[in-house]
Amino acid sequence: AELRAPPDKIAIIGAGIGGTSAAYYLRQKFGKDVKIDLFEREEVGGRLATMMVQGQEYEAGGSVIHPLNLHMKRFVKDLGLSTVQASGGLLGIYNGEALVFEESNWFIINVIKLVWRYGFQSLRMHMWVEDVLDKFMRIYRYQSHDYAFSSVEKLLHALGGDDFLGLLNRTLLETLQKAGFSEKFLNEMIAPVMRVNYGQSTDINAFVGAVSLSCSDSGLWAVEGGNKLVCSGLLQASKSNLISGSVMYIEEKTKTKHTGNPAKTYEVVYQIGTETHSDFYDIVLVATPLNRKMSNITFLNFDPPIEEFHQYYQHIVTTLVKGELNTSIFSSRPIDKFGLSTVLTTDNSDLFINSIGIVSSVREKEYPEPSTDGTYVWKIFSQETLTKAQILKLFLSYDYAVKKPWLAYPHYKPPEKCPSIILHDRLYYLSGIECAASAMEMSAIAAHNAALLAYHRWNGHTDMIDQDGLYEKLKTEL
Ligand SMILES: Cc1cc2nc3c(=O)[nH]c(=O)nc-3n(C[C@H](O)[C@H](O)[C@H](O)COP(=O)(O)OP(=O)(O)OC[C@H]3O[C@@H](n4cnc5c(N)ncnc54)[C@H](O)[C@@H]3O)c2cc1C
Ligand SMILES: CC(C)=CCC/C(C)=C/CC/C(C)=C/CSC[C@H](N)C(=O)O
Repeated sequence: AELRAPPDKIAIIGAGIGGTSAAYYLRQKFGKDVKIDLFEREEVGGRLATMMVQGQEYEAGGSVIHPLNLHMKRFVKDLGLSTVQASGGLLGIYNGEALVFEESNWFIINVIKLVWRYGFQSLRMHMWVEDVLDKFMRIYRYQSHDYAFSSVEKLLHALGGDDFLGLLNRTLLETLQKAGFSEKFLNEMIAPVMRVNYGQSTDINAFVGAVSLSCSDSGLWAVEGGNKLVCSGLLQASKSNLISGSVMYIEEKTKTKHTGNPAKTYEVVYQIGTETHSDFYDIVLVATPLNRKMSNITFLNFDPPIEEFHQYYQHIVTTLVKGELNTSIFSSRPIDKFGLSTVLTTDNSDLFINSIGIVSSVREKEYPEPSTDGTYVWKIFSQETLTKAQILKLFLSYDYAVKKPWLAYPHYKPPEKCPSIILHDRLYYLSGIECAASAMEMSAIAAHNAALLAYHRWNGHTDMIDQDGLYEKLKTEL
């Protein structure tokens, strides 16, 4: 197909994994001559960030990556980064009174324990997740053939049809109840996984529920040195220009180009310190959740107007504590026989934590060694900031505690209506994909899709957008 001259300038707002991977894919599609400006008002990495505990860095936000997250895998390979194993140790589930499940070192014992308590529900749950994941993997084939989608709903429909889209409109609870899972299994096995991963209950949509349950698969990994290294690596590899400023508003304007012809462009107005600056762009990608608390970007003079976004994001606090766990809270066993490295909790409003687990620093290849005094670094997720009294309840003693509050991921409340990807002619929104599920890979998928969409729309390749029957069409192609 014929190609138009590439755009002069593209702006991306947000240098998290979404924005930096968008820069990488836009560079691949539009070539070396387009100028790409990447705006970031805080740190490159966004929700991929580390916290320091006594000179060592630990993941504070996005920490684990699934073995089938192929974009993240590819980035790490292309950027020459290394990986570390991100899971290990034994898991227990606490209901506020006792541990209702405790993992053993022996695989066969775990199988017997699970079958004894829940029958074959654990196996059936894995099969359900695998089925969703199998369909989800189709996105990689579509994107490798350069196909793009103009909405999150169309993208999901292309992966698994109406059934798949239906996952967005039902709660995980309804979906699994309908599939015959028992209350006991849902409360003791499924709810704790939703609490540790999304800080929410089984009332979240069934798609994000399946994504969350996929974290129980083996082979989870992370980037050695910190997952945020992927963002700085992509920024560099894309040869984009980082502007450390806060975007305040975007306005559509008509400007005379160097050819003498008037053309519609976007003016991006941003602040660096107390100074206000502005610049004009042919294409703009917004790679940050659009709501007042998180990005506070106004769209001026658009016709039709761009509506305000009201997606409510879940408040979660990550606390890292280096200390000796008070295991007697969870179990009557002597401390040296406790053996668990992660405790998840059931949905019990009396509990002030969602989960607690031992973590490795971003440079440790293996499961952490205890320090000479027997203490570990523990990561705690809670809805609210922990008080000193609460930390003292959890630990017999502690050397150090540090916390980071997040507006972490959407508060899921199906039926989900996902925001548009195309906000205006050449203005694209990536973070709407989080209404389906928030994860690093989801942002990378949205970024690849937005780059392809921007490219095809720029060149008028409508045959590469929202194609029906892609799965059948590409089935036989290598
Ligand atoms: C505690 C926690 C644990 C998580 N665990 C996992 C996990 O284990 N695995 C996983 O896959 N995912 C996990 N996630 C989710 C994952 O981190 C996110 O889905 C992903 O990082 C989102 O990336 P993003 O680039 O889309 O958005 P962000 O990382 O939020 O990037 C947006 C960027 O835009 C910037 N910005 C905002 N407004 C403006 C403005 N006006 N001007 C300029 N810049 C602006 C922000 O500062 C930010 O850096 C977790 C998230 C949290 C919070
Ligand atoms: C997108 C697909 C198919 C899979 C991604 C699975 C995945 C890694 C989801 C992340 C879920 C999430 C938000 C986890 C947060 S907590 C992670 C970890 N347990 C921790 O302790 O930090």
